[in-house]
Amino acid sequence: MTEFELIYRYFKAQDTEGASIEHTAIIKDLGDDAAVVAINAPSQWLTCVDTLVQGRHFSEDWQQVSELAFAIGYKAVAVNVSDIVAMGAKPHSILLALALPERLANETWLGEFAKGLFHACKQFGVRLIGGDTTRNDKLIISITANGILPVAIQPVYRSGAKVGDKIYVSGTIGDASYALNYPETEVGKQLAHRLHMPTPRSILGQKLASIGLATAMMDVSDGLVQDLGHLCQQSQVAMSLQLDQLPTSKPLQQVELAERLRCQLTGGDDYELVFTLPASVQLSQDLLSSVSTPVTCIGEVIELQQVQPVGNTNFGSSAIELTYQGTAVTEQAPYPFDGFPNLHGYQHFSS
Ligand SMILES: Nc1ncnc2c1ncn2[C@@H]1O[C@H](COP(=O)(O)OP(=O)(O)OP(=O)(O)O)[C@@H](O)[C@H]1O
Ligand SMILES: Cc1ncc(C[n+]2csc(CCOP(=O)(O)O)c2C)c(N)n1
Ligand SMILES: [Mg+2]
Repeated sequence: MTEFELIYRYFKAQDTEGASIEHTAIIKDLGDDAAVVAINAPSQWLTCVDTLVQGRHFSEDWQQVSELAFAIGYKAVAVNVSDIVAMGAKPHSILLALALPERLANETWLGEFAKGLFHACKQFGVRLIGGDTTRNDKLIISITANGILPVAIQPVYRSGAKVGDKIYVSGTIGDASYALNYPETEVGKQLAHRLHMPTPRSILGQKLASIGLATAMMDVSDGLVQDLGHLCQQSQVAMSLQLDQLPTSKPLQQVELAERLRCQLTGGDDYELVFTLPASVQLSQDLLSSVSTPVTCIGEVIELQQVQPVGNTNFGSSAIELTYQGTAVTEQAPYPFDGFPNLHGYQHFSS
């Protein structure tokens, strides 16, 4: 199979079923030097890119890479959709840059990968409009995602959290991390789908932006505390998190408390949304009509003791106070931990 046969065979023919009205703006997709999208002036165009690397974002092991072809295609789309909806926008289209090992350039692997990719595209209403294919020793998938938002709706940034706001998280957290760390356990197996095929909270993110009440929002990719640290830094606030309120899936409830909390606080890979709302807002079923994802209040925004410099990489843990059943979790009294936990989340580089 040549490079061009590969592109046309696996990525050119997209199911048009489920294409949205906004997709009519795609004038040219795969096949030319660039995709062409008509700009509808009263809309805002959002764009982001995320890369998945073999051995870093999914297993190094070729057997696993083969078995997980569908899930890898799905997850590559899902993590990008997650960033778009974390701004409150509607996902529109993606570009796929693929560095493909020769051993995967075959019908079995590419067929499954493309199936997973297009399954996610259909589920989240995005069209593949272009990309790039190269050969490499390891599999690297880089996806650029685009989203749209009417000008009348404000994107929800990380920078708007205010003292007194309540902090909410969608779904449950810690599942993906547990599945990654304990894949052979019964609980790990029950949670494997949360690691391999995360669900971006598309409807919730868009709804929160459209009702215009969320003061800040982001998705949890690197770990709750580290990611909330970014939100604190950009909003110049601190946060108090109630550990007994963290939403926990049925399988994860079986895990020993301290280990479970470590996964929930630092694990990452959850792709849940965290957001802040003024305390006066009651998150009623009415307000979140059409949203099936549960949301849970996990704490509140408090005053920052001292202004933090932008480059302070330890900001995350220092701006976030933990309480358990009303009592502060500290170095001196770390219960329910034996010792105060390391709250760093996932980092590609750390010194
Ligand atoms: N190499 C780079 N060049 C330019 N901007 C970058 C680069 N790497 C990251 N950024 C920008 O820095 C910000 C934080 O990037 P990061 O990858 O941590 O995003 P995230 O949403 O927090 O995490 P995730 O990648 O898991 O979605 C984003 O606005 C991103 O566009
Ligand atoms: C084999 C393997 N090792 C580790 C992890 C965990 N992991 C990798 S990257 C990342 C943060 C998000 O990435 P980024 O910040 O690059 O978007 C996390 C939590 C995994 N999923 N698979
Ligand atoms: Mg993000």
